[in-house]
Parts: sequence; structure tokens; C-alpha cells
Amino acid sequence: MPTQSTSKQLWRDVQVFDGLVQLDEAMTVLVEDGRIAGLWPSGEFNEARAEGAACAGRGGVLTPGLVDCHTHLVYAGNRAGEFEQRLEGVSYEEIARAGGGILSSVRATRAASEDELIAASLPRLDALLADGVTTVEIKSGYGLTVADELKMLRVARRLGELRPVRVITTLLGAHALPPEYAGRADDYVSLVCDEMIPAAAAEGLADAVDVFCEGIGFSPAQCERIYQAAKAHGLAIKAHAEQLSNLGGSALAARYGALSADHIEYLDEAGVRAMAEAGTVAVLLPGAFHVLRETQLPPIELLRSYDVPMAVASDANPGTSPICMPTLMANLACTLFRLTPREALSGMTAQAARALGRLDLGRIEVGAPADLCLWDIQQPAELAYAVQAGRLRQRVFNGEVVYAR
Ligand SMILES: N=CN[C@@H](CCC(=O)O)C(=O)O
Ligand SMILES: [Zn+2]
Repeated sequence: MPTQSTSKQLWRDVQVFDGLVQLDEAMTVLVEDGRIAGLWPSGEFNEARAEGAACAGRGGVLTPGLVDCHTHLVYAGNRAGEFEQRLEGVSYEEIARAGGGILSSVRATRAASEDELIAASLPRLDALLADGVTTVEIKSGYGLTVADELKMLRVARRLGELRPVRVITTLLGAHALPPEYAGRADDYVSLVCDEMIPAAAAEGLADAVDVFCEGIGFSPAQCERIYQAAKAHGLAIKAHAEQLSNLGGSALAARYGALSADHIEYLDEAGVRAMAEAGTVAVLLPGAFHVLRETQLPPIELLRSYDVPMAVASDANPGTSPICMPTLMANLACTLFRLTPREALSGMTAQAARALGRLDLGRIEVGAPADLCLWDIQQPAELAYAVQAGRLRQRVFNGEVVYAR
């Protein structure tokens, strides 16, 4: 049940993971007018500063609200049949080249109205919120016409009006080549550059532009054209890169100042170096790795040694990661990629916010928006250790307790 916030609220005696590290002592956190206004070890708590504050919670673990920085939450239909095909040995690429995969979701999404897409997407969004998400990035990419891509982005924006969550939108017009452009990929890229990006920018529907740089997606040269158009319209850049092969897409994205390069299982050292130099975040997507039963691990040790920030996201989508549970992603990031629980939790808070260019989010620090989760656990690492729904006691969005039990 949402409860109305007073302007001053206190969380007392909580274990705090601040988005980067776990603080040593039990803390007391003051929230005022939607922002974090004070943070003290409970023994040194400033009573005078917090005068008049209501106690909103006591005990448990307080983390920043989770930031899911890579999702394809808006789509119609499902691809359970392809899941079965893959279990029988047909590869993701083979399904894509036969006109299934992304194009199967494109057919269903083109046929759906905005209201139908809202109805299909809300349960997925609600699942993310129930697992602690306060900011979610949502990509287009199942429309592949100007009208259908804008339709998806409008639905994404509307989802953010229907629920207490920050929605960041990304135009992924270059997700796959639509059948009407078969054999004319460069013409389709022109459509993305000359019509889709300008229209999305003019209507304020996109915060960033993404591409699928891959053999079954778009070539580095085509992605470069898209980055130039995105930059010309003041939009941030992201990339699906090095997921199935190494085309140098991450290094290219980094050269254009990309916020993030995502998947990156096949990333090499030159790519890691380019990302480090540009401050491009490595977004790890263990759900897709798991569902596709991949074996090529992302170069975690290299990323660590070059100090490349690592984020972790659900990649919630109908094909490679039909999973709407960010805390499961923390678990998979540890078990499959050998991240530490601290890295995984940073990856879903501070580093995920960085991957969206939102350095103000994903931290518990004075002045930050009070997007918080209070969990019924003893220590932050439990979020990555156990896979269990129902541990969220409160979700706080902009200082307001929007979920409590
Ligand atoms: N790799 C490309 N895009 C999505 C999958 C999209 C789909 O299969 O529908 C991803 O992030 O894994
Ligand atoms: Zn994706």
C-alpha cells in the first residue's frame, strides 16, 4: 500500500549499502523533500537536524533503489516456441536468419496498439518494481518503422506515468533489418539516421540511441553513421556489442563517447582499453548468457584491471532474457561471471546509473534523490546470494514510500 510521505522521514538503525560499499556501522538516514538530507552512524545521529521527522522504518538493509539499465520491456507476444527450438539445438543466429527471433517480436509488436502494449508490458514492469527497481531503461527495437518505433517509445514513457518509477528511453531502431528492407541495409540505416532519430529527438521520446553491432545486426560502419546522427541530435549513445562475435563495436562506441557497451562477451583487450579511456560502462547481461547457454565469458579480469565500471542489468526481453528479476541477475553475475556480491550490487545501483548518464542516481549520499529499498535481510550480500522474492519491505521513490508491507 502506498503511504503518503511527510516532508521529513527517518530510517533508523539500518545497514547501508550506499551504491558502492557497505557502510560499517548501523546508520540513520534522514530524507527531506524527496532527497537524502542526512546520513549518520546511529550513535552520532543529529537529533536537532531531524526534529519533526517521522520514523519510516527501522532495521534491515537499506540500498539505493535498483537501476535496471538495459531492458526491452515493451513488446507483444512471446517466443516460448523458439526457446524449445534452441533446446533442441537450433542456434539463436539460425532462428534469426530464418526470419524468427527479433523479427518474430517485430511482427507481434507492429500489430499491437499502444494500449495493448501497455497491458502486455505492465506486469513485467510490476515484476521489476516488486524486486526493488526505481529506475528502468526501456528500449524500442521491435517496431523498425518510424511510426512503430515512436509507438514503442511513447508506451515506455506512459509506463513511467502509470507507475512510480523513472523511465529512461532508448531508441534501438538498428536492432534488426526489417523484411521490407531485405538486401538494402544501408537504406534502412538512412531511415534510422534521417527520419527515426530526428523524429524521436523532436518529440522528446528518446534519451539515447542504441545499435545491435553484430553479424545478424549492423556493421560497425553502419553503426558509426547512426552514432553521428545521434550526436547531431544531442542524444547519448549505447551499443549491443561483442555479444556473439568480436566486430570492435565496443571500441567504436567508446570512440563516440558511448555511455555503455552491453553484453561484451567477445570483447578483447583493445576494446577494454578504449572503454577505459572513454569512461564507457561495461553492462553485463548474465540473463542472456544463461538463457542462450553461452560459454564465452566476458573479460571480467581485464575490465577490473583497466578500472572499467561494470553494471549488471536484466536485459528483460522476449528472446534472450525473458526474466524480470534483477536480484536474480545479481546472483547470476556472481555465479556465472564471478563478480563479487559487492560488484554485482554496485552494478545494479551506482554503476547502472552511470550507464544511463545519471550520476545523481544509484547512491545513498546527501543531496541524492531518495530512491531507496529497505530489505528484510541481515547483510547486502544476501541479495546476490539467495534467489527469493518477497524480501523487499519498502520501496521509496523520490522520498515517498510507494510500496510497503
Ligand atoms: N542482442 C540483441 N538484442 C536483445 C535480444 C533481442 C531479442 O532476441 O528479442 C538482447 O539484448 O539480447
Ligand atoms: Zn538488449
